Amino acid sequence: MHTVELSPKVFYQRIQEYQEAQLLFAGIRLDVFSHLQDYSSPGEVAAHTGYHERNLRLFLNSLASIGLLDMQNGRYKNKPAADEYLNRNSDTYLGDYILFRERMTGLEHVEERVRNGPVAEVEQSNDGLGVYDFYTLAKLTAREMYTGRVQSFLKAAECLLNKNEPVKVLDLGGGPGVMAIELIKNYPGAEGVVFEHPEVARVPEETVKAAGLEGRIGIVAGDFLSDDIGKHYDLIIASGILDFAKENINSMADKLYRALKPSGYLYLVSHDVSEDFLSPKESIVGWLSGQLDGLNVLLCKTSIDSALMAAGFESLNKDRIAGMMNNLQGEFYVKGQGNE
Ligand SMILES: C[S@@+](CC[C@H](N)C(=O)[O-])C[C@H]1O[C@@H](n2cnc3c(N)ncnc32)[C@H](O)[C@@H]1O
Repeated sequence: MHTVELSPKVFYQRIQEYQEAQLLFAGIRLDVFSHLQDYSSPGEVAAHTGYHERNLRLFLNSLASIGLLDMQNGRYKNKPAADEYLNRNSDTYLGDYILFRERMTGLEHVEERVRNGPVAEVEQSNDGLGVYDFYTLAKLTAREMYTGRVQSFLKAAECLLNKNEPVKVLDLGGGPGVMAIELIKNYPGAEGVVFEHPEVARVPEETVKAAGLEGRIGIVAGDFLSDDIGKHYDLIIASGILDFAKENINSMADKLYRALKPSGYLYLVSHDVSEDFLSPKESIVGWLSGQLDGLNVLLCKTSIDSALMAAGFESLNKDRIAGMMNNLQGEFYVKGQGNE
């Protein structure tokens, strides 16, 4: 008989993870988490939702078995993370964002694309907005950004910017513009610009208006690759956007450099992709659908770094934001004096 040295368990584990993800999506769509803030029986939840009690019991039990719910005496309650992010009554509800993100990065076309190649129009235009619904993404990230991204950015910014001085900030491809909004709220003399694609700019217009900051934050609609992005900024936020510069990364880095004041800061959030394009797997898998569609997107971290260095940026001495680096998703660069 064949000697078994490798276990096939790893493949069964993938099936399990896939099915657990299906349960999570079903739980969000059925909105069961909004009914399980306190311990409730399947009968009570069925009375509120109209769902089939027997099958709801089986479903809730499976959610408890995968760690999303707690179960005591046949009654179910959200575990803390489920209560925080999957319960519609929570300020940090992310259910719609999670479902959108799954659709945006979904791989239902992977086999067809591998067999037949990219979509001709996408390959030709290489326009991210032709593939991704950045309008909806911007609407949904207005809330998602408050689940850690903005907080860590603000804490680090505190080490660099003086609250008593005027600060001019640009949130480039800022989506809902939440980073600029929160920074400007915290810095009395600050003002800024959220630059977004014309198809998306309506979103930051709404968020800036809702924050009552129309007098201090302007919205500029345009294409950051070809249009003027303004100048004399003290800080440019470039979060999740430089991958869209792709072959224009060098000219984009120059553009950022020129738009900053001397010693101004660039806050960069990239996908941190390794030179061999194998990690992080979340970025490799997450952008695969768009790439298979024909989009030329995703740059490795070293090519972004070299473009920034060539433009004249210096990586910020980490001591200046001591203690912040562990939680910070992005990193700061400072405009050197060299290339003026
Ligand atoms: C991945 S999202 C990041 C949004 C936001 N900065 C964040 O951190 O969540 C990329 C953003 O860049 C914008 N974008 C992409 N290409 C653009 C271009 N050529 N000109 C202007 N905006 C662009 C998109 O509309 C989208 O909002």
